[in-house]
Amino acid sequence: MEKHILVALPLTEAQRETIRQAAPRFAYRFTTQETVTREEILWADAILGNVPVDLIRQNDHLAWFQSNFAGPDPYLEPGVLPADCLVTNATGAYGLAISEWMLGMWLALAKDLVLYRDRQHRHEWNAIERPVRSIAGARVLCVGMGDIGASFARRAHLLGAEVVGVRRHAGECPDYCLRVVDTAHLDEELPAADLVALSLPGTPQTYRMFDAARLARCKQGAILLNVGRGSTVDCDALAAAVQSGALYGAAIDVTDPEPLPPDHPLWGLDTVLITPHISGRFSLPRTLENIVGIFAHNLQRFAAGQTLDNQMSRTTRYVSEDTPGRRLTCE
Ligand SMILES: NC(=O)C1=CN([C@@H]2O[C@H](COP(=O)(O)OP(=O)(O)OC[C@H]3O[C@@H](n4cnc5c(N)ncnc54)[C@H](O)[C@@H]3O)[C@@H](O)[C@H]2O)C=CC1
Ligand SMILES: O=C(O)C(=O)[C@H](O)COP(=O)(O)O
Repeated sequence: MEKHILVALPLTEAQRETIRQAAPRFAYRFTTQETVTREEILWADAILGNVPVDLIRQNDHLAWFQSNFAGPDPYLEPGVLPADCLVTNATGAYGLAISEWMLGMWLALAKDLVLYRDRQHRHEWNAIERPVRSIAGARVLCVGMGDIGASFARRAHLLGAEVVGVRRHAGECPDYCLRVVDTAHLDEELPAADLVALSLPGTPQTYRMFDAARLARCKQGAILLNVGRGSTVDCDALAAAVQSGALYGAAIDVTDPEPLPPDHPLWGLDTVLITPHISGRFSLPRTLENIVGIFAHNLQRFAAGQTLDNQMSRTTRYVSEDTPGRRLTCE
């Protein structure tokens, strides 16, 4: 039976053709999130792309929503999509882009580049007289070991770091980790970590996982990275921990709330780097290519009546590593 497929992403003609070829019998409309209309959304049986929530909730026959996010949080809220609508996420698409952001931020902080940039602006030729941190030999704690966390863990290991992973359920230990533990062991691992790298989904279990008490368990002078969801870290407590020197600094791409309010103390701290939720953007063309790949793969399965990969549970709000058919990484 012919289905109506709406694609709301800025794709090249070649990418559109990849999608059409995945299910040639279906009818397609290609648009973008900025230009999509209510009529197009109501026409669709399946949608790729995060179209406006207030419009998608008006489509009561939607069979499948493929988000271009790994964390399509607003679409999982009750009443947004029909109860039987399949929801798939884009986990697997972001590892490369975001792990490179993480490496860049880690180096900028560990090597004091961020402080030298400030001195440069003041035309100051002045060395910072204290030992500089090394990546090699550093202990890295990757909290979240899915597509993004594992991608960063592999890169950190290649640079000589010792990597420990934390996952919801411990699972197997890959060869680039010393060990992988579950959340119950997080507090034991924190005091040894020079770098704490968070790539967690926003779920009830991860909400404020890094509050003042947990930040206080971090090693004196540690660096914290957050690329998952802002809700996992208490930003006020993070600012206090950096201000007091308990943590050396932090780099955050996600905050709670977003945008971070203009008067928030984190903005003014020398060793805090803030980017506006851009670490995974399509400005790295591979990210968009990966999303098209995930969608085309699933579209073929949709046409054949098969189970889709990367299917989200509306209760756990992420695709467990243990789910059969989960696409761990596009790298
Ligand atoms: N800053 C950005 O632009 C982006 C942010 N994200 C965010 O990053 C999150 C992670 O993305 P992926 O790595 O693709 O997802 P993923 O599903 O591959 O990995 C999630 C990891 O978090 C772990 N986890 C989940 N709940 C946990 C808990 N309670 N305790 C300990 N570990 C827990 C899982 O075991 C898994 O290892 C997404 O859910 C999304 O919210 C994703 C893409 C872009
Ligand atoms: O995938 C997710 O989850 C994200 O947070 C997005 O990748 C963020 O994407 P942009 O809004 O920066 O395009």
